[in-house]
Amino acid sequence: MAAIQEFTFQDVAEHNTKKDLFLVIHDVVYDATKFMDEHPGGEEVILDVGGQDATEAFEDVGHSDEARETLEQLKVGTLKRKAGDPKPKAVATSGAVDASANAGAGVGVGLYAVVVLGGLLAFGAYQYLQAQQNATQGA
Ligand code: HEM
Repeated sequence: MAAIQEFTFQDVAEHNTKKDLFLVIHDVVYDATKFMDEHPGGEEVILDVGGQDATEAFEDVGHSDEARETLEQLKVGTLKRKAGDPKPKAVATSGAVDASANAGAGVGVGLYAVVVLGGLLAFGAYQYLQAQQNATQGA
């Protein structure tokens, strides 16, 4: 196995054939050429994501810890993102996986905005109802 090195998306994309296949999962680059034949899920699905970011496909299946250990052995390097490259693939929330590494700040901020807005709305509605009640009671 080659020493751990950095690959750009372009580098990885060049390895997309059955004889030479890299894929990216969680920004780590794996050489799946030899493993393809042994893959319990079939070689077709690996070929499909050859040279690409396979994070979503891999996590959607809910691969076992054993599968993750296999992955570790196929590691050849890490992904070096450049401006204009595709964004890291978000992991579907349905998967029983550790999504913390991938939880984008955008999602967090959006969520906070919704919570804060919801709170403000509820507070406003409460104030309004109180005022209405006071008015009808002539207080
Ligand atoms: C190099 C990366 C991959 C490794 C090391 C790997 C490893 C494995 C292993 C060990 C299993 C057996 C079940 C388990 O232990 O979870 C499995 C099953 C499976 N894999 Fe992967 N896998 C890889 C990539 C993918 C990708 C990209 C897909 C795309 C959809 C995929 C789809 C599946 C499916 C559908 C099964 C279930 C097969 C069945 O139960 O009949 N795998 N994989």
